[in-house]
Amino acid sequence: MNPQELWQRYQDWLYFHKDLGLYLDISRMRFSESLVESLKPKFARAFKDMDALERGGIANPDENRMVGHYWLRNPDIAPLELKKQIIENLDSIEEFVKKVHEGTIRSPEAQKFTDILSIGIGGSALGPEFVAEALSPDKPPLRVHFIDNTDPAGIDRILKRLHDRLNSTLVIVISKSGGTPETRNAMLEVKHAYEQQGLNFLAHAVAISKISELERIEGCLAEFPMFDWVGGRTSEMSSVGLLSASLMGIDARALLAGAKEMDIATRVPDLKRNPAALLALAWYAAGNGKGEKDMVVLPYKDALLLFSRYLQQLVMESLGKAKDLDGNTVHQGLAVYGNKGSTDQHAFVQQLRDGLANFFVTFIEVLEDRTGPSIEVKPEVTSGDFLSGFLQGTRHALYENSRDSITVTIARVDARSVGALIALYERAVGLYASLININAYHQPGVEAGKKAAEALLVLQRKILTVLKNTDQPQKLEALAQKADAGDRIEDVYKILRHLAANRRGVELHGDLAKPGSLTASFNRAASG
Ligand SMILES: O=P(O)(O)OC[C@H]1O[C@](O)(CO)[C@@H](O)[C@@H]1O
Repeated sequence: MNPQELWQRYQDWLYFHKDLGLYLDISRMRFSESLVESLKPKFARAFKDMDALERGGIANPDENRMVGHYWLRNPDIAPLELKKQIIENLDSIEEFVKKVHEGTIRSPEAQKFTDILSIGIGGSALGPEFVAEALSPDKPPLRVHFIDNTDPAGIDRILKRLHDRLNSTLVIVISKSGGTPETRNAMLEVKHAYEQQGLNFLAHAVAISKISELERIEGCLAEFPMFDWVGGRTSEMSSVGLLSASLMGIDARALLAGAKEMDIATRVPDLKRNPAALLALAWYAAGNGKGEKDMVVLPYKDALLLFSRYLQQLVMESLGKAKDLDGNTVHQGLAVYGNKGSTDQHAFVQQLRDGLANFFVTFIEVLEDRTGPSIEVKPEVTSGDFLSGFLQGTRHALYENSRDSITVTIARVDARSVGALIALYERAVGLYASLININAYHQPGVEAGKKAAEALLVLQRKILTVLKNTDQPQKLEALAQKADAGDRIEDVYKILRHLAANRRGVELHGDLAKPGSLTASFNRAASG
């Protein structure tokens, strides 16, 4: 297309939400009118599916669950029995936050809580992390820290940082299931750190969980529910996201208001007037409805750095499915990665421009450069003009080379626009899932990795028992046999190597470059 035609296509497909100041431009995605025509029946069904979901239908058939994250920002549309719960929960979060800020709720050792340590993983971490990075004030009433893994060194790093302030740190333990090992481990490690300092962990802890299932946290400072009908990856507007955000001084009501406005906009059953439907169309067109192209998310704003990581879970855990709703094997998905512009122009954008054309870009543009004035870094040019120029330049350069892009533009990064962005993508994922006929709200695949890990830990215990009861160094094959794992010698080797590296009493003898020749023994003196 020539520049005039492109300008026309830009205007034809531009979506603008006046109150939110949000633009969506899909003009640089190469789809035809005939594709749009052919997708109309699918969109009609997607709008109907979404309507049924919002009315409380069982939108997650495998788990027999309702899907109600839209109700969190507009309790009036929730089933009557849930409306009260949502309102009361928000009120109790606000009351708790007010008391923490005033110092009415405080730790036994300090006048006020100074820090938050948020423990959770996946949907119980990514939203709060993204929102904290995007919106935390420069001087928040409480500074936030996250542990979102079972990495001992990672846990130590955070605990060292907090060492002198552990007594004024509020620990929020977040787990919908209450049984996620990483979260449980991190909680026990943090509890241990409190005990090492002679502090009562429970007097510093808040639980967001099905409490009864989260071990050893009964009797904590406060408990907030994680509703069964809110999925982890869409839980930012529940207790999961709102508690830490409010404690940090972020306007949670504005976050909810932005999401609510976006929900209204994305409820419109008309493709061209519905920004989430336009996104779903663009994704469908890019990857033939099969995710054949990856989504590269590039916010040109440092505060939005974690948006791509947040979207990675929302999109990939929702859409990456083996079966469709009719039981056919489809292996669907949509890969998401990204970081930020213009930083990435000095990193992976080279490949985007000239290399493998297996992606489309989503630029996130923010119109307001900063709140204060800007100096000129060249005559009539500011740093922000450069940033804007880099975004436009990259968009042109990619398009020239047949690389497509979407641009989402917001006026500024604030609680309202971040709420709107989250809601926009939540809905786009839901609509796209309907287009490709999959269940976006379950995650059967993640269980496989968890089960395999559990099996390895069972094997580890067996190996240790065998080794502790043998005097002679054992060949790996023999050890595997004795541990009832004759066909898992590689697993046995990996377990031994890890134990040997961590002062757990295991010693490996022989040439490390030839794992098959090694023998292993247990030396009590080498443990601990
Ligand atoms: O909140 P939970 O139950 O600890 O789960 C954390 C995350 O783990 C997953 O279940 C995947 O394992 C995600 O869907 C979820 O967000």
